[in-house]
Amino acid sequence: MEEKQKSLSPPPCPSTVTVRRNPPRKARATPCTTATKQQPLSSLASANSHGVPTFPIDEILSIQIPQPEIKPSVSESLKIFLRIKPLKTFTKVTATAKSRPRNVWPQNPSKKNIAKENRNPEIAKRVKRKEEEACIALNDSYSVTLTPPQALQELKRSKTEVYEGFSHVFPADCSQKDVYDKMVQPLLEDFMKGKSGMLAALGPSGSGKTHTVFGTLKDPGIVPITLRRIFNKSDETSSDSFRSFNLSIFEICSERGKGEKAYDLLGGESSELSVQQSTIRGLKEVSIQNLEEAESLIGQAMLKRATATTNSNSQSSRSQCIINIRASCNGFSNETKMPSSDSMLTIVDLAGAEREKRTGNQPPILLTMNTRYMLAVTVRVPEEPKEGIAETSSKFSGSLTRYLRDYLEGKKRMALILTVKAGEEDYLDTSYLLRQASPYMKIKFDNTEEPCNKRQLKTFPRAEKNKKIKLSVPKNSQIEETFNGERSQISQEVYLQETKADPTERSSPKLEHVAQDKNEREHIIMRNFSKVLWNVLKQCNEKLKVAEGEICTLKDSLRREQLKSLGLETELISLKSSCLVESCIPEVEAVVHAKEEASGYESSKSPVPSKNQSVNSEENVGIPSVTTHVENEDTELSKDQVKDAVRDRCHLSSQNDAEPRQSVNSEENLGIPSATTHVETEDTELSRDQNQDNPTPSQEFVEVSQDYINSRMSNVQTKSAISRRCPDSEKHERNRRLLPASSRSLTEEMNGLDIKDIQIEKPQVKAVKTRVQKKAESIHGQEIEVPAREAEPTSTKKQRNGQKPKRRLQPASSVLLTREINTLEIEDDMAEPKGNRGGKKTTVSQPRSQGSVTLLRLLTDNLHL
Ligand SMILES: Nc1ncnc2c1ncn2[C@@H]1O[C@H](COP(=O)(O)OP(=O)(O)OP(=O)(O)O)[C@@H](O)[C@H]1O
Repeated sequence: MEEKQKSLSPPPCPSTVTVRRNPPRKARATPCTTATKQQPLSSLASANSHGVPTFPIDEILSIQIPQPEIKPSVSESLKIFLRIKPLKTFTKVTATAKSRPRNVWPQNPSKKNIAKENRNPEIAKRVKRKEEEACIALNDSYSVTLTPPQALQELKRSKTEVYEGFSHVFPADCSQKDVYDKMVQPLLEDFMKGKSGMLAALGPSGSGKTHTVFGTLKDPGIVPITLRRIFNKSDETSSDSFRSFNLSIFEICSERGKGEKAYDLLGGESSELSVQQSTIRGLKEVSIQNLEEAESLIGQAMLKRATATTNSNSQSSRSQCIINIRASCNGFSNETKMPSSDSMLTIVDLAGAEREKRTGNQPPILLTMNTRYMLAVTVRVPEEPKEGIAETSSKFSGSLTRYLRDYLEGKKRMALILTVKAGEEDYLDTSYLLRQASPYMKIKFDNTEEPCNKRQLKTFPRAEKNKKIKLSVPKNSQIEETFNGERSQISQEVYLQETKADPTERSSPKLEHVAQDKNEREHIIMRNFSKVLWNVLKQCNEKLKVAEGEICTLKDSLRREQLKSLGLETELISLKSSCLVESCIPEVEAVVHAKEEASGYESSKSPVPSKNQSVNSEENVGIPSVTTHVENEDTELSKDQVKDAVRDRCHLSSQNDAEPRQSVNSEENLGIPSATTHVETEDTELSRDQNQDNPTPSQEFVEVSQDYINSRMSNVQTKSAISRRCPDSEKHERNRRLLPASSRSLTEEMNGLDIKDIQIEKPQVKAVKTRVQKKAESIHGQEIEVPAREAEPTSTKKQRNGQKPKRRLQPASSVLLTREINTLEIEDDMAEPKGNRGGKKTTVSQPRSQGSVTLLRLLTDNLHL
């Protein structure tokens, strides 16, 4: 015992305690446990042996942690039931269809189709096959398995889904009584105790909501059974006789663009109601005393209810029907011994919460939304009450949700029953509804890689064909064909996605045919790609051809432009040359006139007037002279005019002796360095000096000079033009060529003259003259043209100063002049036979005057020619 006591006593506290830093938190004992609990002996022994406290695992395990109260995730005020509608045709149904009792509300005409199905064995086979292809299967009383059709399974977009967590699942073969017992009975009991409750049926169109709520006469639904139980109960228990019941039925219709409207189904014709939150103004409540009255009222309301024919239901409810059974207590409750309050049992038959395209009609969107709200809101309220209310407050936009707000917020007891159809073709609707309710239920998704939702399924092009499919039996063949078509198409589409997403599955034997399809598709793709490439190459080739054509065109245009430029250059050159020639024409004119004057002076022995020269020189400045035009046109008339002009000028010069004018014009002619002109001018001076005695020019000399001009004109013009562009050294030789022999001899005479004495002051002219004289001296023989040319400024200078040049008639020059005259005469005589260029005309039309003849004789005699 002592040993035991020692072992149980706490160990002595060690003097030094080693505390590990950062020990595992789990290993640390909580202070309360260490204080209250005692360590086991084994641990103490080990601790004593090693000096280190052992991990108090036993202590920890012995701790009794207070378990928190597990609140039910699902409020007891909300229960979700699921009822599976049986597949369309049963043999039993066929037997009962004929004897099916008519209930108080309109019968569904689909029974006719059912009868037809039963009479037609082929249709019956198809229907049986449909039975085998149910999409939903009952696992147990709380869960179901939803299996997608084979086509959707191949899509991998939907897999088998297991939905569990239902309060109860009613199989297809369940009865209305089963539904009532499991679902309504608890609510009714509470109702009879004074607790309000609500029951609503949700589901796609034709899934059995109305059937569940109202049923038939033979197979009554929730409402008839409830009413029956209520009145039976009240009959059985006389204690509740103080209660009174009232019945009110109304519907909420929703139309596009018109909002929601509420109608009293027990009222008169104009029984529109106004829904204000949870109260409805104007709703008529009818007191019911017995079951018959109640059923009669319900039948009356159902006849007023808005229905329509859809693809799913020939009498589809297009409104939310709300049945209110209100129990009023007139005394105290026996159970609570408290004053009883009114209770309300609300049963709601919602409109179809199906897809629009399935029904083919324009379903009331708000009704569908109400269904969604009813599920979504009720799920969130129990978990997050405050936030849920705030969150869902915005969702109570519909009249029904506002009216049922207390139920949806979990303040009152509510039960929902989801009705679904079991057919394969109803998979989408069923899945849609179950997913709407999935936040509430414990739903375990099995092998679902990608959630299947409505939007994804809508993406398939063929899925919309269900819109026009009627679920009547004669249409089943069409449904199957359409379904198979969809399946094949979708499988192809999905296979492509599968192969892209998961190429490892290519080796799967199931997909061998798909692999072939893939190869074919790749082949098609490559073929199309090659076609596209070919087309692109064709286009490129065409563009290249066009570009080459443009290049050729540009080359041609370039060649043309080059030719044009060449032509223009040639024209420019010719124009330049012509301009030069034109500029030389005045010089030629001067030569001509000088020659004429020289001849005139010599023949008439009078000073040759410089008027002619002066006139031409004047025009040389920039004004085209008449003579120039004459020479350019080269016509007979112009020649005559020239002759006349020469004669006139000679005549005028003989009369006026206009030397001042000559001086001016000669000065202007300085800008035109025409050697010939100057030479001739000097020659004219000389001849003037020599012929002072004979002022009147002889006709013969005039003619001779004219012929000479004509004969020398062309050469002079061209060479004068060239001489302008040539340096002075070249001009000498040209002048040499231009001058006739007589001019040369005359020039030689001029060399002998004392021109220097006559030279006037102008230094520029002097310099030029000096230069020219030097050049002339360097020239051998007969090259005397340049000095003669340089003599021009001399005469000009003399005229400018108003001084008459000194005239000295040298004997040698006279001889030369006579020779020149003889030469001219000979030339004149020789020119007469030709007669083209004025000579003939001149000789014929203008015979020599007497004076000229006399002058010739005298010259001939005196000079001994
Ligand atoms: N469980 C069931 N057993 C036998 N027949 C059923 C069952 N459920 C529905 N039916 C039949 O299916 C047809 C359509 O049912 P019901 O009119 O109740 O569908 P619904 O969901 O109300 O359609 P809607 O929303 O368009 O009004 C009815 O003829 C009904 O008798």
